[in-house]
Amino acid sequence: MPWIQLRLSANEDNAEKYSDWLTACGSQAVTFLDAKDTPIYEPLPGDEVIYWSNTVVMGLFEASHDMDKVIHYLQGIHPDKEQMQYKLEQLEDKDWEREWMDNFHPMKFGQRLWICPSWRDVPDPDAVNVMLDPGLAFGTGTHPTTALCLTWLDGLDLQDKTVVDFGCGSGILSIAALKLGAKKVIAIDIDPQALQASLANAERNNVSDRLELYLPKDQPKFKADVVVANILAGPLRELAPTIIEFVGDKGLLALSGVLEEQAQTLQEIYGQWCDMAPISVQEEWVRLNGQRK
Ligand SMILES: C[S@@+](CC[C@H](N)C(=O)[O-])C[C@H]1O[C@@H](n2cnc3c(N)ncnc32)[C@H](O)[C@@H]1O
Repeated sequence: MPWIQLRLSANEDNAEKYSDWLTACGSQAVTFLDAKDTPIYEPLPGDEVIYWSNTVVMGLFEASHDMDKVIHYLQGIHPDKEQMQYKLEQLEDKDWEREWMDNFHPMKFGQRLWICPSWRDVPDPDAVNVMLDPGLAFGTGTHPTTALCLTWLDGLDLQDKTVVDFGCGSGILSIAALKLGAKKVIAIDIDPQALQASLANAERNNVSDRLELYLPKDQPKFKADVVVANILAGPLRELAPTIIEFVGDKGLLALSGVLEEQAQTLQEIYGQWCDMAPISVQEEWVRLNGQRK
């Protein structure tokens, strides 16, 4: 499948923020090209030459993504619209495939949980280890929105609980829940590649017999003890009645993918059905938690 890569000129101070913007615009993966490593952008054959004085943040989008809308949005929030240096280019899978692999290392979340790239050794064999290869799907644990959910799951007693993972991506949260003791997880994603990656990761972790995967159009009616949804604020708002239908009586809910300034509105929406707890913050991102009334 062809992809579109957007390169955005940044510096050490704003690169993380630009990365979050690209994620918020629907980028499937964001990587950095450090000016210290590559001081001048290497043009592709036939490209006009653009010299990057600093870090470049690169977002990967599906070829069908509306890039005019993305550029318009970025220019709207960029501190100096005229100075925003960017470049769009079409890529084939092979051009970026596995580019991030070298930078993905085992990471610990909470007290017990490790996310380990499937091609590396586990640092602690006695811990709860999720062996992961996200492929093209979102979810390695490196993003704060995922990290907030992993830490939350680690802090729960999931023994024999049922879980719904809405927007499962690589399956990282589903598999973490299963390895932490959940008896069954229902995972839903609009992206068929995410469902494929989730299944492959579940098999890699020997938990596929307890994982059910669905596209939204096929999702079953189900009441879970725990529901986690790491999608962006827009879908969380629009899909609130759907997501809440999955939360059983006194069930627990975590919503992630939300920027701090978006939290209040979502607290009010989900507060109709849940007792909402104070938000948890990591960088600019927050996790909302509630318990079904
Ligand atoms: C930010 S990623 C989260 C992936 C993973 N759960 C994690 O925590 O890292 C959001 C995922 O939600 C999916 N998604 C977006 N909108 C959706 C919708 N309306 N219904 C179901 N899944 C959706 C995307 O395809 C993507 O895989």
